[in-house]
Amino acid sequence: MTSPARVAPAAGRRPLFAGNWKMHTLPAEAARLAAAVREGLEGPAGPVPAGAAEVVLCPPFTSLATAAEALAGSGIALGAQDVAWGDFGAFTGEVSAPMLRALGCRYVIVGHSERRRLLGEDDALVQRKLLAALAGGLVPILCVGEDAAQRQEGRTAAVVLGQAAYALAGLEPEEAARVVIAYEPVWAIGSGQPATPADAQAVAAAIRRLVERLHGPATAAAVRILYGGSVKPDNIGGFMAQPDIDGALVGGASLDGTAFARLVREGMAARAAAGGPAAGAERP
Ligand SMILES: O=C[C@H](O)COP(=O)(O)O
Repeated sequence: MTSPARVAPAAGRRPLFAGNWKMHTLPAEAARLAAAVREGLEGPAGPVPAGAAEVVLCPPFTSLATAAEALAGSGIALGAQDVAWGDFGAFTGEVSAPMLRALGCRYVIVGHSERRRLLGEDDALVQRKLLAALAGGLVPILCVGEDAAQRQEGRTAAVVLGQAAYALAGLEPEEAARVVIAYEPVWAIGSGQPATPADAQAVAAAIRRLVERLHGPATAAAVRILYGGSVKPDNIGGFMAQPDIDGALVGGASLDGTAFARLVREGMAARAAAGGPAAGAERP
């Protein structure tokens, strides 16, 4: 997986930084954290240099409402961490796309490895959730990634591309172009041991080539691919300098508002240095 993608005009894709708060924050705490991110992006240091960055915060369901209030009027978007495969019905405990939209969500994470591994979500269920998100007007952030054993067995590409192909194959090209794909090696999540930017780039390029095979070059050029797994303010630059990596899905470092805002700034600075959207662009 070392050959470069043929379609990768990074400058045409808006960088995206998503904070996945996982099962953290009570409602009041979520409001404070969202306000801290907002302050970090809009505050004394001035608006995020490249204003072209898209920033998404994904609190737990129970904190969506207070986070939405704290983000009102800002350019920061709200996302959920999961979505049901149907809209309404007898599905105890589930939360659907229309419900999330009503709370102000624009994004939703689908197929996170913690749900695949701990809650038994398989590719078929992930695909149904992806379809429900798209049909409900949400932008899905589709997570794919290999675990440590699969990596050691040399199966990274097979696993990652298999998960992505299952989820994306049946979509129309314009639907596929809306999907954000997050490459998150399971072994890198919460471990403090991120993938190297070069390895992440190789996988991202392979994902983009897969999208090209499935949906054509225009879709491949448009789809945004994130890296996730132990991303911090101090290492985001290496990932954002890669031509096929358009942002990050961040867990631990998104629980500190100041650090997350710094991560966005560092990421955008690296992207600008690498030739992507530069300072002065429109705010979201
Ligand atoms: O969704 C986020 C990922 O699981 C990454 O988490 P992490 O940044 O704590 O490694």
